[in-house]
Amino acid sequence: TVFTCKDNGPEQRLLQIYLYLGFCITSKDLGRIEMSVEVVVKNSCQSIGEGPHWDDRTNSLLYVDILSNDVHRWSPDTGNDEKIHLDDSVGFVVPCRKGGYIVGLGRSLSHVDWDSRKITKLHEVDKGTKNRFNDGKCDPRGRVWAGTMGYESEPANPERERGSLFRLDVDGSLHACVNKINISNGLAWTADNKTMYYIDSLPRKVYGFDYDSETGNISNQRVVVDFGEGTIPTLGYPDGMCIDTEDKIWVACYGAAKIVRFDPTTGKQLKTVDIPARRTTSCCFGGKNFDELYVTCGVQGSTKEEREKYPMTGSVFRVTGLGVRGRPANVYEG
Ligand SMILES: O=C(O)[C@H](O)[C@@H](O)[C@H](O)[C@H](O)CO
Ligand SMILES: [Zn+2]
Repeated sequence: TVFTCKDNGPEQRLLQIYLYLGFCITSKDLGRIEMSVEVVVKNSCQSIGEGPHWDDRTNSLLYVDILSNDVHRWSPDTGNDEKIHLDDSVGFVVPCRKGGYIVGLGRSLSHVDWDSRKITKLHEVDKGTKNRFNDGKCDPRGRVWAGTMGYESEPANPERERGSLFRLDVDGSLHACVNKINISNGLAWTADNKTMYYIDSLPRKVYGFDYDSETGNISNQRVVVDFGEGTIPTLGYPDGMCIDTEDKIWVACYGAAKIVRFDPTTGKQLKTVDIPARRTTSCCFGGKNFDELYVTCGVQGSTKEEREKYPMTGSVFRVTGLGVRGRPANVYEG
């Protein structure tokens, strides 16, 4: 029996609890409750919507519009989408436990205070290059992992192998961990804190590393998901990603208008969610139960025809009814 609910409202919640208790069904059946994709912030990004982070302390969604130099904060309670405009590209934003945010600002890692807009530069990397920070996220021990990329004349066409993946420790020290990166993108860690997944978009692969949560050291790089050469039209480029409580990864397929759930232990595709925007860039779980998937997308490089076909390009989407959930996102503990 497939249960269809119009929206993600209280009746669906009630139904889910009722079904769970009344019919002892498994979470897999819950996943058969009809999935829905909706726009929550319409056309808010003019360049590259990216880096969604659900801030459960304020019940709001943070995300960036990279080349517009904007950081956004959307509240489902008020519907307001506030933004602050900075003086350089913003690759990612993560909250600090002590207050404020860490941003990848051009080639710097900086702290920003939302209300005063005060910027404190912590580190500058790749000096003398036209690189910029791209995606970044906090690991289970509150370190910031963030990567750079070479100058990009058009999306998915940067100067090759100019980027690196950096780790900002809670003591404030910065460490280069992986180099010769093309487009540093998605990051995720397994529930047992033993594995880190990481995407460099151009080789079109998701890599796995052994991850030592005590030291932050990574080793044993291997390919866990390969988008392959021939499937560019169907899967595009792996971009941002998140991980659910079953340790399956959800990868934004840039250029392919979809988010795909993979089992990183087998490399197999498990589920596809079509998004009405070609350049899906990243995704994160959020909402009060972390069972909503928020999806960002890019506009940069789109043609007039593309924008006519996908008029919601540049919006933020919410997917519900997936039958799985994520874990609260980590914040910087330094
Ligand atoms: O969104 C990003 O990660 C980059 O900033 C884009 O410009 C990429 O080129 C594109 O998304 C393909 O990965
Ligand atoms: Zn990205």
